[in-house]
Amino acid sequence: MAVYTEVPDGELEAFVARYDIGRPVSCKGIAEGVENSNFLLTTERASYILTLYEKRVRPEDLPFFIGLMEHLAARGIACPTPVKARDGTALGELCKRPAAIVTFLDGMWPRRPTARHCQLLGTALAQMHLAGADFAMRRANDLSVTGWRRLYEATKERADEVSAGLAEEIRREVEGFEAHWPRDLPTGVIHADLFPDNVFYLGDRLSGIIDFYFACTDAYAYDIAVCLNAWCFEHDGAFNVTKARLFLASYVKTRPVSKAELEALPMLARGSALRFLLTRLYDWLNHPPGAFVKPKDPLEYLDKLRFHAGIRSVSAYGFEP
Ligand SMILES: Nc1ncnc2c1ncn2[C@@H]1O[C@H](COP(=O)(O)OP(=O)(O)OP(=O)(O)O)[C@@H](O)[C@H]1O
Ligand SMILES: N[C@@H](CCO)C(=O)O
Repeated sequence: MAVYTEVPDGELEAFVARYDIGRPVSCKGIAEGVENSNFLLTTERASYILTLYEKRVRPEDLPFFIGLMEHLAARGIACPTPVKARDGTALGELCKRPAAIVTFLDGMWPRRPTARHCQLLGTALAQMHLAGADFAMRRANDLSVTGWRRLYEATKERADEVSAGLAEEIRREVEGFEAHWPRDLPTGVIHADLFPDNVFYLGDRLSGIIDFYFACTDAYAYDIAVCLNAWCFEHDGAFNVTKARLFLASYVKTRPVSKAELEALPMLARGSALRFLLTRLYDWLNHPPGAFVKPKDPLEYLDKLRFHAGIRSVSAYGFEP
């Protein structure tokens, strides 16, 4: 479970006392998520999410993430709003970790996303891209093509323990992307990790988007590619062209995409698959024995990478411009 840091009662009381949200009534660790320690904090007044930022989040990036959630929430995007302490700051320190309290969003993430979920997602993603267009801060995507060689170097010695020939296949992919990655597509703020467990639904409505801790400034179409991978494959590995078509069609209705963006999609989807293959592989190989968090399967993303490698045009995703 994703509680890497236990918070003693006294420290919690002192931390919450900095805010005007009432006294804590309970604070329960949340099992889901792998990156940070998350707690459902209930006070006399309401429920909140308390997050302690752990290893992969760089403290210098936190003002970007917090500022982005404030920006998007102010423009009507259903995302957590950081709660400010009485001194006006949204970031504090708890148990020697940077920490923040954000508003609680109702809804459930879909364990088995349907085509309708994908359709609603397309609209929400495009709305988020439009709402973020005037966000002034920038953050480079350090898990895009410039970061892949470093992850390859960090995993290559043991990659073949996971699958024979994997290190060599990754090396070839990294080289190919370094030479051919599209660099002049429309860019802005992207979520960069918009998996089903980061999107909540209530009935026939998308009720919230969470987990902005990989958000960065990059090609909008890369976010589309991340979603194609995370939402449009079935558990048996089959690509669901209906889901992809509905997702893409609803996205372009809200934010029209250029020809160049559509043409780049197979390459971006293949690159996004490499990104999650690499981070999962790294976590798989560096998983502390006895840790609560179960590492995710890297090979799921090797299969996705190979699928996109065979695609020449966006029409294979069911989308006819
Ligand atoms: N604002 C929120 N409202 C309601 N629930 C939330 C909120 N933020 C987080 N959660 C709950 O906490 C869980 C973990 O959150 P989150 O996905 O941000 O964690 P993480 O450790 O960054 O995980 P990962 O990057 O692996 O998705 C979510 O699945 C959800 O159950
Ligand atoms: N969404 C990521 C994990 C958190 O970033 C994955 O499924 O590999």
